[in-house]
Amino acid sequence: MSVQSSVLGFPRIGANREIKKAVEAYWGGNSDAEAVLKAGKDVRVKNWQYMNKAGINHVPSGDFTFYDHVLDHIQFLGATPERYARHNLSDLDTFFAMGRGRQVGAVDEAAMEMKKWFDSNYHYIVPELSENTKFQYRTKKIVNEYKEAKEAGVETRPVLLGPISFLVLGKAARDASAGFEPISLLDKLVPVYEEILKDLKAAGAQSVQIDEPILVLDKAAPLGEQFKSTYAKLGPAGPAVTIASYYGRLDANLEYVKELPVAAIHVDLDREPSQLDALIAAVKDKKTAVSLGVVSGRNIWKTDLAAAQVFVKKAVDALGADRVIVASSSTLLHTPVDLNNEKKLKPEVKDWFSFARQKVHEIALLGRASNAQVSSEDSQALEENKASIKRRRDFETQSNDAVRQRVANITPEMLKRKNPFPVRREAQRVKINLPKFPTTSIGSFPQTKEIRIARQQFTKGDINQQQYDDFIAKEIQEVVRIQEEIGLDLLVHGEPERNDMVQYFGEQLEGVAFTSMGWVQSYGSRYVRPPIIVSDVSRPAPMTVRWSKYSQEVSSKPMKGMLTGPVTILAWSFPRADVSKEIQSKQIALALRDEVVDLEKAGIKAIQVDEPAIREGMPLRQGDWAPYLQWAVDSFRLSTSGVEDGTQTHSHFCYSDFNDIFSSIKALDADVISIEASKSDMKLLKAFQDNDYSNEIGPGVWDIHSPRVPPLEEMKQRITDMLKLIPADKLIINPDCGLKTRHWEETKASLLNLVAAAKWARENY
Ligand code: MET
Ligand SMILES: [Zn+2]
Repeated sequence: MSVQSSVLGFPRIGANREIKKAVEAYWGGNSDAEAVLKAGKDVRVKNWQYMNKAGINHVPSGDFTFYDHVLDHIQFLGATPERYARHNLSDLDTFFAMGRGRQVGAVDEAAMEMKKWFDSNYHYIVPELSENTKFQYRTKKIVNEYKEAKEAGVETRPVLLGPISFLVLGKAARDASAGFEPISLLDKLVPVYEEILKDLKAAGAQSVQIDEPILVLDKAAPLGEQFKSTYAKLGPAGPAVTIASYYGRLDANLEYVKELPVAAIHVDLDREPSQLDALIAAVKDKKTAVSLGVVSGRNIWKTDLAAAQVFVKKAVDALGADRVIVASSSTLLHTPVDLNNEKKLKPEVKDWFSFARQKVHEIALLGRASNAQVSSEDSQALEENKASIKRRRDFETQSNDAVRQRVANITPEMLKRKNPFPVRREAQRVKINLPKFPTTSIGSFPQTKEIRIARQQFTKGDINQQQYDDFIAKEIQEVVRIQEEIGLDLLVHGEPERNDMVQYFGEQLEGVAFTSMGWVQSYGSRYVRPPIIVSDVSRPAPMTVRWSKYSQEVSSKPMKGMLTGPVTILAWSFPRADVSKEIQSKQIALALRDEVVDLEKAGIKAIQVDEPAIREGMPLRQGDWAPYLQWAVDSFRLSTSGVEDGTQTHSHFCYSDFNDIFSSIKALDADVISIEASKSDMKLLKAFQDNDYSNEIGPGVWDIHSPRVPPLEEMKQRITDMLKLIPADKLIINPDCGLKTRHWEETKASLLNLVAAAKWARENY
């Protein structure tokens, strides 16, 4: 035996977004189930054959999904909630009903809850579990895909999300009794996994990959007994088990992981290279193999193969070649499919990158190189890699000195407004003069079909800059007029010119690269193209001033300028690897600081800097939170503190639970914050009170994620509840988030109710 190579998972969207096209056609009634299933098979077979041909020893199967892999597990483990199961739909339709809701005929079910997957921008569907959950080996997805690959000529290693992670990532269903913990279902769940493993073995599978990503969380520390008892059964049940952790470090959990009767342990050496030594020491006297995640599944940088070889060699020297596997650090699902699809990137920039298909070759090559089986082609590839890495390193030394200097010269004064909030508040009262319970929105208004068409025409060159600008101007005028008619107090321009709240800024910043086909799945059929930070970031020219100024010119009401914050721009981009995230965030913050000041100069009196990603960017281990929160808060303050007292700064938060970082939200010292709240209970508001929050707050009174129009009475009730915890002179009335995904009809109706509710509050409080 020799060093083996493996890929933990591959993007399932297709090189040309085939799966998005297939499922959306099906959802729209424009194709049938057969076409969807065929599209899935085509993508799977292509992926398997690609990896197989590249020489990967352990090619993954079962990781494919039409929506989300956790949702697949919910279904094939028999954990489909009754409210979906009872409609007797086909498996495919039940699956989509859970993922995205279903309103067809008599069926009217909302989607299941979606959550951010670890520290990524991928979202998974949260399993709903209770004492009544009856697991069963419901569908044969895993073994069927194994057999399908075999028929296509590829021996694969099936991938399963492990039972402990599945449960820990789940939540108590509504019918669960108080205090129910999903992990209490473990004994009921493990037998289903045993069945699956036996089935796989019967089908001929030699090995299986069981992902237990929760092993990198603090939460896993007390679960040693559960891991032991579970893997005592799963280890010998069928094919040889590789237990995989990723996105972080095992730390003390290694103590029990090393004792598990599994064939191999996978660790992420891209994120946490330091854990290699501990891992080697832990398994040295055993037979367990190590799977080394040296090729990043989370970024797009070309792997430094010589550096990776050092890790591999260390493990081979200590354990022997037959106990070492070279692998992707995690699944490659967070990376775009194929760099060769990029036709517009400058060659010298393209040279730095490696997407999923390129990473496959890196892994295979590393495997061969570790076995001294290099062909002349291979040694050429290794040399070429070395040269490319050197070119990148040389480029990295060409820093933008002005930007570097500016970051180095950040003073404590730059992180502070001129005066404390009470003083600013008086100045803002004079300058902006908003009524009590001021009403506002979060920024975007419906992105209509007309807007999308105009943008497309402009990108294609069918309309020129002037025509496009005229279109945007007209759109802004209209949005402003509607807000005035509805009676909102603090207006916005509606963001029609923005394709995406991060991409729009990235495209205007220096030091940021863009792909044309670099799609990455965010959730279901929603894919994003993250910007790539390639060098020091700066702002060559104002980015938003023109349209903000224009919108203020066409209204007598105050207009709120709208920016995406530094932490969020960074979190939703691929960061560079040679400079800390702190530095990158501060560079972006300085660019935004200039923008904020320019907006003020242009006559904008209120400026919102959105930070919806501040929570998800948190390190996975609580012990690492403090430094992150420090630079995140500093970055935000840096971007917003350049203005005069009378300019009102806003920020906005959504998508997450902010209770545990509330003191950091407070430390941002924004004059006004708006926060997603209408779905959550009053726990969040309690946090405002407990933390003695002193600035102004707008907890959302309208859940904008659904087309439903909240009735006036409901909004009044929300306001009444909020006023029990928030002083009347601090409360702002706004929706949960931006309205870009909504239609005009429900937008107008809901905003009318929102304005009426504020009026009612003014009369009653
Ligand atoms: C995900 S937060 C969105 C904030 C942005 N200003 C918008 O209204 O769309
Ligand atoms: Zn939001």
